[in-house]
Amino acid sequence: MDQKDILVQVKDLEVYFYNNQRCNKAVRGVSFDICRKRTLGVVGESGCGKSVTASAIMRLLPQLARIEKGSITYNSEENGPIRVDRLEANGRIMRSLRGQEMAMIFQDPMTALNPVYSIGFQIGENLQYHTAMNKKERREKSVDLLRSMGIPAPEQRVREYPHQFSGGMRQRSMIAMAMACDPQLLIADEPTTALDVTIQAQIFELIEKLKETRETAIMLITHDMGVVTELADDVIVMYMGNIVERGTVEEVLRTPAHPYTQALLESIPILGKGKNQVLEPIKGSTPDPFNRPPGCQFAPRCDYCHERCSSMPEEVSLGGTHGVRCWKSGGKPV
Ligand SMILES: Nc1ncnc2c1ncn2[C@@H]1O[C@H](COP(=O)(O)OP(=O)(O)OP(=O)(O)O)[C@@H](O)[C@H]1O
Repeated sequence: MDQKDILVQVKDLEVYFYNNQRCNKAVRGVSFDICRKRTLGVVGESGCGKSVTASAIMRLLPQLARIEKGSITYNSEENGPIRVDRLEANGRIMRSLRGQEMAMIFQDPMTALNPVYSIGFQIGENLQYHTAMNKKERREKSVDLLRSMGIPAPEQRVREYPHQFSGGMRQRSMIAMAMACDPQLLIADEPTTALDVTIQAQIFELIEKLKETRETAIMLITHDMGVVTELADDVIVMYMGNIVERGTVEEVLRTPAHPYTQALLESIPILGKGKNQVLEPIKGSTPDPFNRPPGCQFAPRCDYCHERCSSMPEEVSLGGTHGVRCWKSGGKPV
């Protein structure tokens, strides 16, 4: 991958939550790239740090969170590289990037849509902030966006309010809002969790189309390895704040190396294997983030756990872009 293909570069990012003098190291030194025109799947169980990592990229972290170490560099086509780290948090730059160059869609569209404004007004607001379009042009663009997201009768729908839309249409409207200024990066945080399967498939199709037609880079956050298989080009597997495995989807699916990735894959049905296939849930549960085991965080649940797992190994390369942090795969001391 060429340097010019990298849109976002996350380096050694550590994000901590401070609460009642206790510290939750939610993201623990993660590094990865999001490449132009590719979908990066971020997969892992609830609480592993997927959303916090995404919020750090958008610089929309909750109040108790702090970027403790590391940096995020956004390679803007218009403004060149923009680096965000603990010391450098230029609100003005981030405000101009959000919406215009990077946008995010959430699990529950109602958290992002304002119930008292029409859908058209909310899409138009983004255009008003970032473009010189007049009111008529903004209305026309909002109608076009709704149409391109597959919303029927967009001329009428644009005047309606979120409560008049179904769940799937709200999610489509949120994608329309996010795509209003043609951002280069779309972060989709579990965008279909609240939707039924047929609507889920339609939303995924829409996201896929965005990558192809608008060349958007997509960071797709999910706890579902099946979704990653369907949609992503590259994948990072997170567990308790660490990236434990990474690679192209093909590399990771063909030869999953980390016991956690293997367990995730064993817990999803495989097409063509027949209805008698046995799905293995991952035994145990994630540790208390305020009282973590030393070393590899997966060790207490791992069948291959060994004395050396009380320290965390460095990532080892398995060829190509495939990397893993596990002693079993030849991990080296950090
Ligand atoms: N607003 C917050 N205040 C305190 N701790 C938080 C907050 N948001 C997240 N955390 C903590 O940060 C860690 C990572 O959470 P995060 O939301 O990134 O997980 P996730 O992988 O996205 O999970 P989910 O799939 O459930 O959204 C967790 O230990 C969580 O408890």
